[in-house]
Amino acid sequence: MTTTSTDIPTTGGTSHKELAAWVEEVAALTTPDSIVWCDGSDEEWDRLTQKLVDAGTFVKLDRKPNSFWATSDPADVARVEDRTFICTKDAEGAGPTNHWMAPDEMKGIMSDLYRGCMKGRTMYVIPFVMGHLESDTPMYGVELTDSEYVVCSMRIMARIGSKILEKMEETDAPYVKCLHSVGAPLAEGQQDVAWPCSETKYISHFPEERMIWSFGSGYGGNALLGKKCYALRIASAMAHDEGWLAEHMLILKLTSPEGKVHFIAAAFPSACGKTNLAMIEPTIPGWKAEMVGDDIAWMRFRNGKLYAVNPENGLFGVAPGTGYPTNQNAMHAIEKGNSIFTNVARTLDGDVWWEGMTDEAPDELIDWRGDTWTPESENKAAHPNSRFCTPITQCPVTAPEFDDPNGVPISAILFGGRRKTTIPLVTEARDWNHGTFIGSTVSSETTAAAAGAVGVVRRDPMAMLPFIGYNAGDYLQHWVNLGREHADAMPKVFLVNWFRRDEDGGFAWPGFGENSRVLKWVVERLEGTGEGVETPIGTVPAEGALDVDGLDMEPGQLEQATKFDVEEWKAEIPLIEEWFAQFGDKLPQELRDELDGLKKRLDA
Ligand SMILES: Nc1nc2c(ncn2[C@@H]2O[C@H](COP(=O)(O)OP(=O)(O)OP(=O)(O)O)[C@@H](O)[C@H]2O)c(=O)[nH]1
Ligand SMILES: O=C([O-])CC(=O)C(=O)O
Ligand SMILES: [Mn+2]
Repeated sequence: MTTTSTDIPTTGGTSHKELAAWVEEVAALTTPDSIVWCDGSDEEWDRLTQKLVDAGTFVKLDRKPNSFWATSDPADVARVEDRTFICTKDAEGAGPTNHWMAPDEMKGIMSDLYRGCMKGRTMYVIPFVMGHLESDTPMYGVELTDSEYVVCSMRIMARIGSKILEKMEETDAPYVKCLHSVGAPLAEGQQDVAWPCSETKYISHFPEERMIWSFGSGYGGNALLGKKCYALRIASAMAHDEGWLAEHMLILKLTSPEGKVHFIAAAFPSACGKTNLAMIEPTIPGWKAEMVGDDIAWMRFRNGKLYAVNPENGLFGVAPGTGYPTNQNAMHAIEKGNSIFTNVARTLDGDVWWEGMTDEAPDELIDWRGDTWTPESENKAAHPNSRFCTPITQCPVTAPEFDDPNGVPISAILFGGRRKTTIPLVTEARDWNHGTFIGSTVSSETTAAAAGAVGVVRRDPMAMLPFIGYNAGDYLQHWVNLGREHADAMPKVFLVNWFRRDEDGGFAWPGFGENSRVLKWVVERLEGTGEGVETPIGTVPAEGALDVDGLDMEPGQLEQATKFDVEEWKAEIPLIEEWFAQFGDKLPQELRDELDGLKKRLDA
């Protein structure tokens, strides 16, 4: 144990001078009782998980090895988009889709909040890298946090610890500064609560400085700053400056019965099926699917192709709806343990349960609020945004390429959302600009992944609406420009919708493993063998081109899932126009032209 010039007892330290100075500066402001530099070791995990058990934050699960159950404050259960800010010098930098505040003003407000906010707590220094340490461009970050829950979760979600710090020290490497506090200082002798947080929340990004300040929440994307804050909001701004893409996409490896391999990326909004598709168990014979990533793709050009890496090291998956029939691979991953479960229900014998895990609920549970729950209870046992946090390498279908620092060449991009109507099962874009148009107009019914109303249709460009760290008009232009500069490298683009409803309100398409039938058609289109018909919105599978062998569907269901309806699409046009209007001069001319083209084709 050493002490810094701030006289705070400290375990560990660094020769990286700029980092040492930043840590001291934050400690002087937040006044923690002690500072711990995280080494990422098993010993550290054991010590911190035990501390969380002692504090009542974690309950150790008897039925899952090395795994823990946590329930959050009921007011801290999801990303808080209305408290999320992009702090660029001028408002135009944040654009029409983000909340903006001037950097100095935000720093003033938050410095006041941070002053003394870690009193009674330990400040942890977490050196981490997003993507691989052996990458040509290692993408470092350091998170300072006063939450042991965050340290343990970051250890699963990212590559953290001494090895990272040593590599950073070699070159005094630049890194993204990630400051996090739950915002709940403890007075002398004050008893802590199981889930400390604050009513006041700010999730602030300073893209020009590559910096993140988060205050008041301990949950998910609000607090595990490597994920949405860095790997999407800050990285998207970096990618814009440097000519690459940071996207909200899963990465899937598909092997056909002939042994041909294709890598596919897919962008769906939060809680719209990325993790499930990434772990798909194909129902059609001979096809193999493996996961490279389930949430985020960083894509760079090399050798004339677009290569994608998954910057993460863990899964932060939506629990409800995950079960052996729908996603056995996720179930096998969590069986291996080493996981944190948040806001799911706990069984009396020390296991976890959530809606959709089994057809029949156990007779008695402890629900996510900590209350006794029975099948007669009116409330859900698990919160709709409850999550499992699990090492990605535990998933039986993680592809060996997950470990390739340079990633995998992408040959198709899928966009999708949750739409009861209008959007057919699968449509192929005409070309890159049309694909960008399709991405820019993705629409989806809102989910429990973010605080606020659920089930409201909103536009969610490239499934990035809450994650674009700069002006969304510039972001769309970036997509168009890359297509122009790297025309031959660009993947084919498709639009999918697993969520269309039938007349009875049920899902028209069975989804999950059956989505492999759509993937098969996509691959056939890549290889030039799949048959399609042109429609005003793009190419859809020709009659009989979608493999539905052995698929047990009610009469009319397939037609309902796949149909293109001119009238439904005409009704979309004013919504797209309204959506585009906010971008003003920033709307790329190419997308204006695409909209005009679509209108003409619909009217023809
Ligand atoms: N009907 C239907 N539901 C699906 C399908 N795929 C996923 N779901 C359900 O949609 C919900 C969210 O799925 P996930 O795969 O966790 O979504 P995600 O995009 O990874 O969500 P985030 O991790 O929040 O970004 C779960 O309840 C799934 O069971 C599908 O093909 N059909
Ligand atoms: O960031 C989170 O809290 C969880 C997540 O993956 C999402 O909302 O897309
Ligand atoms: Mn997911």
